[in-house]
Order: sequence, then C-alpha cells, then structure tokens
Amino acid sequence: MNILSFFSKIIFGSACRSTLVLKTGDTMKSSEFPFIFINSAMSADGKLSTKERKQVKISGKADFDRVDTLRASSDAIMVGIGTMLSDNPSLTVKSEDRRKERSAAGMEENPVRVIVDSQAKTPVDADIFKKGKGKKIIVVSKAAPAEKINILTQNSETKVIVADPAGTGKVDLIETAKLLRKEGVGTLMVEGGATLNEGLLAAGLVDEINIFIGNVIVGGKTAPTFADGSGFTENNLLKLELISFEKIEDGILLKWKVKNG
Ligand SMILES: NC(=O)C1=CN([C@@H]2O[C@H](COP(=O)(O)OP(=O)(O)OC[C@H]3O[C@@H](n4cnc5c(N)ncnc54)[C@H](O)[C@@H]3O)[C@@H](O)[C@H]2O)C=CC1
Ligand SMILES: Nc1nc(O)c(N)c(N[C@@H]2O[C@H](COP(=O)(O)O)[C@@H](O)[C@H]2O)n1
Repeated sequence: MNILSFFSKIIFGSACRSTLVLKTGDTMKSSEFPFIFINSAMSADGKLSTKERKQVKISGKADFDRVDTLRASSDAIMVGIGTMLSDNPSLTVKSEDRRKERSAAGMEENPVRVIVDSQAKTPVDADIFKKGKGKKIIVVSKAAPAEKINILTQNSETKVIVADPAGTGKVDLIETAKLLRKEGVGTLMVEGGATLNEGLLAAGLVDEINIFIGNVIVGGKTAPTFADGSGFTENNLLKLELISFEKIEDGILLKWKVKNG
C-alpha cells in the first residue's frame, strides 16, 4: 500500500476513490476526474473571512493540524485567484514529519499547488513560489495575456495550463479537473474561496465537503460565505448526506458527501 492509499483509507475510508469508476453520492463519477473534496473553515455565522476579505483565524491548533494531515494526503491543493490575492497562502505541508513521509514514499514534499486564475493574475512573487518545494499549476483561460504566462513559466516548477475549450475567457472547471487527472492528480483538496467552492459544486465536481465551524462571529452582509457565486435555485438545491460530526476544541467539524445528480 503506498502512502496515498494509506492516508486515504484513514481519512476518507471507503469513500476515497482515485482511479476507478467512482460512486459519488447517488451518481457515478468517471475515472477521468480526481476525487475532489473541499475543506473550509467558517465562522458560526457562515463566513469565510471579513467583509474586507481579510483572512481570519477560525481554526485552532488541532484543526490546523487536521488540515495539514489532509494536505499531506492529497496529490494537489487548489485555491481561486481571489484567495491567492487576498491571503497569499503558501499551501505547504507544515509538519516536517509529514513532508518526510511523503518524500519517503517517493512523492514531492508538498502537493501540487493549483491556482484557478483566468487572467493569469498570480503575482510572480507569491508565497507559493517562495515557500516550499514542489510543482505549481496555474490554470488560465484563453484570455490570459501571453507575456504573463511567459513570466510565470520562467519558474521551472511552474506549469500553466489552459482550460477554456469554449473560449469564454473564464476557466472551465470540468476541463480543469480532467486535465489535473491527466497530470496524475488522484485526490484534489480545495481550500476555497467562496466563489471557487460554488463553481465546483455547481459543476457537480465535488465528492465531499469538510466544514470546520469555529467559535467566532464575523458578520457583514458582503463577507464571503462558504459558497457565493450565483447560487442554486429554490427547486434545485444541492443535497448533502451527513457523514460525521466531531467536536474539535471549541468548534465542530462536519463531513458531508455531496449527492450529485
Ligand atoms: N476560511 C477558509 O477556509 C477560507 C477562506 N477564504 C477566503 O475567501 C475569500 C476569497 O474568496 P473569493 O473572493 O470568492 O475568491 P476565490 O478564491 O473563490 O477565487 C474566485 C476567482 O477565481 C476565478 N475563477 C476563474 N474561473 C472560475 C470558475 N470557473 N469558477 C469560479 N471562480 C473562477 C475568478 O476570478 C473568481 O473571481 C478570501 O477572503 C479568503 O480569505 C479562502 C479560502 C479558505
Ligand atoms: N482551515 C483553515 N482555518 C482557518 O482558520 C483559515 N483561516 C484557513 N485559511 C486557509 O488557509 C490558507 C493559508 O494557508 P497557508 O497557511 O499559507 O499555507 C488560506 O489561504 C485559506 O485557504 N483555513
């Protein structure tokens, strides 16, 4: 058993599928897609950050450690350009032991870091390029400026992929998932933000959701929530099945399976 299936069995149990035809909720998801799960931390009132889009500490030490285990067990971590520009995350595995376990299993210390970035706005001095070794993939649309793509690919660990078959100028998330699977991504962890979460959910790509609800209220009607974007209609709400709930420090972790279809 390699480290991925080892971690996967612990974390996802029998729900983890990467290369087989996958049973996802009530529908079949084919092997051309990775297993995709979202992990988010939200306030008790459902916010991901403040109305100024400033990152807030919702998780405590134990939850950040759980998130680190998930990162270490994933082939790739994805965020949207909104999160990149507001948080400048490094998206690295923080525990040295877990990085060593990955290396011992023949993997990069860090999962592939993936940014959904239609216009290639990722700053060349972003922390993903400065902190931690490992591959980075910037997913762009056909509207992304060639000169910006050239600058980003000067970093030898960075690959830019175009996922915009219809030429809409916006990254197509279904195409992105297929391309990532072809890049060898079996398990994709999504760490937001609000718009990307909704886009992936609306596209029917998400298998599972982990939401840690912390003991803070953020408030503000324009503060990002777990899923923003255009939202679902009254008669077409996305249905979930509760897998588990667990108290972690002063918060609660909810795990849901998404019932696609
Ligand atoms: N508490 C938590 O767990 C987390 C909180 N956040 C917070 O979320 C906020 C960022 O969220 P957002 O502004 O909504 O940005 P986001 O990170 O969801 O990125 C959205 C952007 O991605 C691009 N994009 C390209 N193609 C897309 C597609 N097909 N579907 C969706 N997006 C596409 C668009 O430019 C879009 O505006 C920040 O304030 C950040 O602090 C972010 C991650 C985790
Ligand atoms: N799990 C979790 N709990 C919180 O309280 C958070 N604020 C976040 N934020 C996410 O973590 C990213 C930062 O990652 P690095 O520490 O820079 O590696 C941030 O961008 C959010 O995605 N997550």
